[in-house]
Amino acid sequence: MPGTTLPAFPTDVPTHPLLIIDFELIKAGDPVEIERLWEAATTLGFWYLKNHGADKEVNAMFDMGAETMALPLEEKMRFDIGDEGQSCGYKKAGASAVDASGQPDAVEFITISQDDTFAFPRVAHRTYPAPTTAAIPTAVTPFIRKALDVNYTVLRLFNERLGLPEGTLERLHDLEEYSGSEARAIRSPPMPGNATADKVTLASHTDFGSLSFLHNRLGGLQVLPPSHTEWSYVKPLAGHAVCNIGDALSIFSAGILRSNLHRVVPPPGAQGGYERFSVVFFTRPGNSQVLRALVDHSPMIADAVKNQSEKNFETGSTAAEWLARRVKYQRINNRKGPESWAAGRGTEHQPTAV
Ligand SMILES: O=C(O)CCC(=O)C(=O)O
Ligand SMILES: [Fe+2]
Repeated sequence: MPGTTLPAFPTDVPTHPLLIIDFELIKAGDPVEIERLWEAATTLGFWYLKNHGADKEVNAMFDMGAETMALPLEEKMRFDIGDEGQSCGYKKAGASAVDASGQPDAVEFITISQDDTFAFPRVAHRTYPAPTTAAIPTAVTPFIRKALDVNYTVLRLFNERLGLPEGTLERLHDLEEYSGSEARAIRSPPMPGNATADKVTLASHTDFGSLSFLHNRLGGLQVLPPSHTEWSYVKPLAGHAVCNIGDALSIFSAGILRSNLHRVVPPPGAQGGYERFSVVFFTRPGNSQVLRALVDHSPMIADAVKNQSEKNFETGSTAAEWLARRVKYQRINNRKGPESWAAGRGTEHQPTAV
């Protein structure tokens, strides 16, 4: 929305403070900053990231999202993700449930596979609407390159802190292997007036992969911090990414790295009168990698498994299967009853969390 001044995030709603991590310091190997990142990753699993150097690329992704979403629905639906668990392509608002009762969501997505951007102009998995395809070389690939710099820097640090042999996490996320890694733009329509935090626009979930690099301009993202019963907003900070850990990295580390529940509700206060866009990149493991705690490679992870005997860190599922299952059973078209919702859940599965 070039030229539009958005209202400020209100001061009278509950927010959760995230640690602000400085990517410049992380890259320089600053031990204090690395310790703060580890603290954020092992307590909430969410942090702000400043000095990530991706502002220009992020803005271009917001523009790509706005241009693509402005197409007629019929045109966008030619690139629909379908009901079989594919994640890349177009997802219309209302196609997924936000809870076990099958209430529909209110967000539309355009999701571009990392593999398609690397292969471009060849097609690795699928084609996209014209404004998205046109933006692959100019916006999507440059954004992904920046996101990879951030995410692989973080993966290498976690590898070291978890006591894993050098290169273990990088091999599980080998860029030579096809994966569910993808860039996405998300839109929800203005929801003024009666917009309340009770209307969930994007279901409560943990992320499906390893690391997410998210950019918000308006509020609406909420987290349910550990041992809290109330959701809190994550206030958007200009120029700061919101980074978080997903299920795959949490399972690899036997829960040492936290994959925390979050959801999206209409932007609070006067912000509710505006359409909401967000931009995100998800790093996910290579498709064939099995999601299980890396007990054979790290005494720290082996101990974490021993100390949580009630938990199962052997999913028996590859990263590709985990992603497809989670996408598929959220779809309203696949819904048979509350058990469909349960079938799509991840590490967060707690029947009371909505
Ligand atoms: O739009 C947002 O702020 C959050 C999106 C999100 O959680 C996701 O796409 O996984
Ligand atoms: Fe998410």
